[in-house]
Amino acid sequence: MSLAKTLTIAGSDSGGGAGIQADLKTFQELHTFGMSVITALTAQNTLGVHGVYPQSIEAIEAQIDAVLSDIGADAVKTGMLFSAEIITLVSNKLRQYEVSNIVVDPVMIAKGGASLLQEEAVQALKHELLPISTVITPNLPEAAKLLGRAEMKTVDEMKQAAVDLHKLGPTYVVLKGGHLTEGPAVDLLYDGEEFFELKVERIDTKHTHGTGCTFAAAIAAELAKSATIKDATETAKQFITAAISNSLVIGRGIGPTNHAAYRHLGK
Ligand SMILES: Nc1ncnc2c1ncn2[C@@H]1O[C@H](COP(=O)(O)OP(=O)(O)O)[C@@H](O)[C@H]1O
Ligand SMILES: Cc1ncc(COP(=O)(O)O)c(N)n1
Repeated sequence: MSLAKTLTIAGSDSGGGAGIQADLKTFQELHTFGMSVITALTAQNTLGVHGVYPQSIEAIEAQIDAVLSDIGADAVKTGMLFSAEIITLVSNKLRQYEVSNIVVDPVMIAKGGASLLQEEAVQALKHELLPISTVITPNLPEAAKLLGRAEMKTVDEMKQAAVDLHKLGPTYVVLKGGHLTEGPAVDLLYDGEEFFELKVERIDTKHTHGTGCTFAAAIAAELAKSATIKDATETAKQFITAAISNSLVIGRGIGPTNHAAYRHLGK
């Protein structure tokens, strides 16, 4: 039997709700073979990020070479990349191994406010990684930072931002609207010509730790299985909605989502 192969290049969340751990759980639930390259360790729980320990360039390079020179990947998802140096390495390696489905979640700040990307690394993200990505999945604060403008507040402003993000080079933009302050949770898929809205009623919960990681990992898993971008984002939206609807009351802060919930929909 063979499974589609998925690789996450991201930070480790010791609390298990975001980062590498969220990605691997999602890859598994969506019936792919998940692999990981750890860029940084975080000492993290539902109350916040208590420490960030980036890995050496040598350690990251060795992990990427080990996985891609032997096993290969049908899709790669990137999450917390932390520094410009790591972004340059990852971009060069993705080019070297001619990875075809690259999902870039431009992680910048954890929900509790801790910085997961150094300020000076934003330019490297923009100029080195976004141009080679298949799909980018910024949330509203990340989109505002990438475009150097104020955060968008309406779906119309999101559409304009998606057009401008597309000019930075990705084949597709998925702009996540989880941070909109009112109305449904709307994400926009833009393919350079048309917009597609992914819309669900906003779920009333504070337990959304790892939603962005999980959503992007689900898109990567579906692309690895050869889904179209439209089908991949629709499945990912169903996956994250089920995970948030059944989110876990674990710890004393912002709890994680439930990666096993989608399975109970009979999928
Ligand atoms: N309260 C909510 N109800 C329903 N969907 C949500 C809610 N919060 C976030 N989402 C969805 O979860 C995914 C991640 O979004 P978002 O929270 O914007 O990203 P991030 O975790 O990167 O900040 C998106 O599909 C978004 O629409
Ligand atoms: C290691 C790591 N990577 C990413 C996030 C962002 O989490 P979210 O998906 O909630 O924005 C995080 N908190 N920790």
